[in-house]
Amino acid sequence: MPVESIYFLNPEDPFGCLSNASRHQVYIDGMSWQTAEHYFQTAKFKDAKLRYAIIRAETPDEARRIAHQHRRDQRPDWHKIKVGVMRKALSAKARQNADVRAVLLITAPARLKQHAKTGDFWGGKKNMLGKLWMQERDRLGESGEFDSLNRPLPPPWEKYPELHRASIGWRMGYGEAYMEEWDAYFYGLSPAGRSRYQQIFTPPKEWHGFYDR
Ligand SMILES: Nc1c(N[C@@H]2O[C@H](COP(=O)(O)O)[C@@H](O)[C@H]2O)[nH]c(=O)[nH]c1=O
Repeated sequence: MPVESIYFLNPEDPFGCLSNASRHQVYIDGMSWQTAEHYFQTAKFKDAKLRYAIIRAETPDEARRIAHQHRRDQRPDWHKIKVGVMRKALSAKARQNADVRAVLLITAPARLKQHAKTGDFWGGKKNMLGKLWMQERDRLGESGEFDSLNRPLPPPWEKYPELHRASIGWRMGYGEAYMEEWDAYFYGLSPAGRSRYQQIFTPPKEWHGFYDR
């Protein structure tokens, strides 16, 4: 089964909560930040006044704009520390916001990609933001539902393609045993997990309607 890719960029898109500009507060280094973007852009500078202006920026785009305007005053080691800063931002965001965490976990096992219009570092070829999110997803999902979705039990048509849907084999022998195991797995997932599973494993024509039985 090819692994699909999920793209994110704008906060209002599906999976938009993976964007740093989404309206989720993060609490890091003893204070609350309006968005992950506010935290990330502020971390570029040591100057207190400039940091304050970015912290107070009305929108994440405004925070980014101010930071870009002062690019020349960035701390000299910024490029060495920026990945660590971003990792900290994403981790706090997912751990402190249940909705973000739920969305992140149900993306498994898809590859996450930032659909950047500009720049090849956070998005594009390097896709560092997507990679950091996948690492965070792995850390959060070491147990529980993520694991079930990361190593999903294949649907019956993938497990035993030799048995057609109406086959008696599903009512006796190995087909029956597998169907029971599969039911227990599938109905043990949360509603969000089940809908994710159905997206990953769309039934072939012969098995159309299988999930609605
Ligand atoms: N490339 C890209 C975005 N990249 C975002 O900009 C932030 C870091 O970039 P920088 O300020 O250059 O260090 C970070 O949150 C990254 O996800 N955002 C967008 O709206 N559109 C784009 O095309």
